[in-house]
Amino acid sequence: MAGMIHVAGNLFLVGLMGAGKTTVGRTLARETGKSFYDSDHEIEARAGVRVATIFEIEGEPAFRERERKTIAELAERQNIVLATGGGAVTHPDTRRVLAANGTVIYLRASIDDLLLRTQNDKNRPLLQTADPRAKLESLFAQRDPLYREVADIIIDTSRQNVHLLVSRLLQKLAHHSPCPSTPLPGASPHDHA
Ligand SMILES: Nc1ncnc2c1ncn2[C@@H]1O[C@H](COP(=O)(O)OP(=O)(O)OP(=O)(O)O)[C@@H](O)[C@H]1O
Ligand SMILES: O=C(O)C1=C[C@@H](O)[C@@H](O)[C@H](O)C1
Ligand SMILES: [Mg+2]
Repeated sequence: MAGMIHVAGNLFLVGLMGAGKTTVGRTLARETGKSFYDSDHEIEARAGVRVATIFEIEGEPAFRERERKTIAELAERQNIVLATGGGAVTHPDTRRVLAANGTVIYLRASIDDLLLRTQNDKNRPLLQTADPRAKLESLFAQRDPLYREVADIIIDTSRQNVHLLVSRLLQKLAHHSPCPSTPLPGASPHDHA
């Protein structure tokens, strides 16, 4: 396709609910010619019900287990963009799988923006509470260190339309050289220079 931008490998998007993982992920996939997946949508397709229903019937721990398995399978594919669920990084196995199989991008946004972007959508069970702002603040406090731990690239999404954001992201990706985290046994230091 004309004008397609070459970026090597898998791209994994992490961040809180409303950060834009699904929206940005779709555009990023289109512009890089990669296949797009969304772990929440994949879990829903496999279960045949919405995420909110899985939370209601099976509870959050069972959802997390479905999420862990789904992401482990998706991450084995080649040349994909994967939007992960907002809580996926809470599982240490998932953090390892993401770090080992692609470039991880943390989409960061202010609590005000996250609130605005999630307020009309009822399919986020964790935000169906009397005080969604307090919930987002506590999730941010718990998860910001985990998103940072796993991220290769951190990008602020506040007050940016999705197209501008994706162009900035593509620039950052062009400057980011994917580098295996562990050298192969016996490799000389120059092999990874
Ligand atoms: N940079 C942005 N500027 C303005 N609006 C945005 C931006 N990114 C996303 N949005 C809007 O915010 C809403 C939530 O975005 P999206 O569903 O992509 O978030 P998400 O990170 O996938 O959330 P979840 O973890 O709940 O799946 C959507 O309506 C989307 O159009
Ligand atoms: O932040 C979270 O814990 C969640 C985010 C969504 O993507 C869904 O995976 C689900 O609503 C839970
Ligand atoms: Mg999403």
